[in-house]
Amino acid sequence: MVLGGGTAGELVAAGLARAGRDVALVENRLVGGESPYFACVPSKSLLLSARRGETWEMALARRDELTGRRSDDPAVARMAEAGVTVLRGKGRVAAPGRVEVDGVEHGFADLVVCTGSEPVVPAADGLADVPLWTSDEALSVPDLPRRLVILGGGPVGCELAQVYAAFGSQVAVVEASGRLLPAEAPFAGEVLADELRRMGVDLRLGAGLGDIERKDTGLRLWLSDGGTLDADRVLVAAGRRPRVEGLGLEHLGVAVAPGHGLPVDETCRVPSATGSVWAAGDVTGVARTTHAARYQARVVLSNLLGRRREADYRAIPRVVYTNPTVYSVGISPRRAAELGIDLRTAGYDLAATARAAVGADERGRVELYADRARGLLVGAAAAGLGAEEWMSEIALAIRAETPLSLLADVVHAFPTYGESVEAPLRELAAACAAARDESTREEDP
Ligand SMILES: Cc1cc2nc3c(=O)[nH]c(=O)nc-3n(C[C@H](O)[C@H](O)[C@H](O)COP(=O)(O)OP(=O)(O)OC[C@H]3O[C@@H](n4cnc5c(N)ncnc54)[C@H](O)[C@@H]3O)c2cc1C
Ligand SMILES: NC(=O)c1ccc[n+]([C@@H]2O[C@H](COP(=O)([O-])OP(=O)(O)OC[C@H]3O[C@@H](n4cnc5c(N)ncnc54)[C@H](O)[C@@H]3O)[C@@H](O)[C@H]2O)c1
Repeated sequence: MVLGGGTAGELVAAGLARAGRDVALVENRLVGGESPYFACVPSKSLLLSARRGETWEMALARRDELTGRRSDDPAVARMAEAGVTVLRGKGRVAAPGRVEVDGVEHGFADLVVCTGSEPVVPAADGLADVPLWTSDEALSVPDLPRRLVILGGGPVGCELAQVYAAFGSQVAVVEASGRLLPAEAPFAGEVLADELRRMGVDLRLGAGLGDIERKDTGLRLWLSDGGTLDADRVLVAAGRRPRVEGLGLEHLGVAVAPGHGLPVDETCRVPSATGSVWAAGDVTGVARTTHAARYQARVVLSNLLGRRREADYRAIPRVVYTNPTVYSVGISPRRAAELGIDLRTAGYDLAATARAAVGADERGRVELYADRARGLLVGAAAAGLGAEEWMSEIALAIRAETPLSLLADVVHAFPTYGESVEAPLRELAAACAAARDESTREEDP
């Protein structure tokens, strides 16, 4: 029994059915989940249309074509072809071994929870009384608001600010932290802030929403820093939380904490008092991207088919597909500080590459982070055109724990942005070798 038919649920269900298992997939909205209809696909489509300079009408036509006009018929057909029984409706565990879908009970031996996540709406005065957009509406309706205020400057807020500003909306972003993308390396948010400001986006950093009021002329927002903003539409992009409530998991002795992911071990199994319970995707709160959902789904699939597999999250990329792209992988400086890891950082401005000169685009920077104690690359961030592609080798290096001396010996084609990692890798390799020599001398005087 797979609860939730998004990216993770579809992959687990189809894989098990193809292996000859008897599989039911419960879905209460669209088979396929968020990514193809309301998240990754429409947002990347609109960002590309903006980059190409298309009109809003052309961009909408392209978006709606790529999302299949939000019809899940092809996805349902794929499930049928794989041999999966699709049960339409909201599912919840009624008792050990029993799931109820809209009043009808079905039995199960193994349960895989893939119920995804939902947007968080901040508690602010007046917010409950005004019509709000979440990313779902922003990426599926045809409206182009004249004045749009976006609450939150994380990946969703930044991507959508760029989309709407590019097509002519007057956009303001209200971000509670002092910078955009606060979870990532500080320079990344700064590069993006420069670009959004250049496009005319009004950035209100370090400010929260105090109050909101309806006026004849639209909405008036009062911010915690004393500022005000007028808007025709407010888009909430203040984070998402795992969808764990109302699933009846307490019947299986699963510890559910609202706002937190379902706990999973390294095999993606959920500790429970009774039965075989597994989880994959946003509901685990581990990585919250489509590729991570797919990865965890493959781990569950393998374990359910009797081949033990453990997930390794050290090098899952986190990409914001703005122009320029912001790419992060592994440990961020903020996370390193939380974990008490002493990082050695080496960076390079893309402006110093020949590629930037020939492409007439000098924006961006790359930073690589090595764990001083282990002498290994553990994280990286880049802001730059195409970084989602040319930074992949760094993800591999982190995951494979490739020695810095070897990485520093890799040759990149000229002229590419990829060359930008060479100087920082040499710097880190030399520094880590020197630190190793130093500690060897101390141990062996
Ligand atoms: C605006 C936006 C842009 C994004 N862009 C990217 C991107 O470019 N790249 C990327 O990697 N990630 C991106 N993401 C993240 C990505 O969309 C998610 O990580 C991914 O969709 C998670 O897949 P999932 O299977 O865990 O959940 P979902 O796709 O949300 O699927 C969960 C499914 O479970 C169903 N469900 C829930 N509860 C029940 C129930 N009780 N009964 C029956 N069905 C139920 C839901 O209807 C839903 O269909 C983006 C997210 C947003 C919001
Ligand atoms: N390209 C991608 O892979 C991609 C794109 C978009 C989203 N996603 C996924 O979707 C998830 C959700 O993204 P998100 O950007 O909504 O969440 P987020 O948690 O990453 O960012 C939310 C931002 O809103 C701010 N915030 C919270 N409350 C606020 C308030 N009241 N006023 C002002 N600011 C406030 C936070 O400080 C934070 O910077 C992410 O974790 C990400 O993994 C992925």
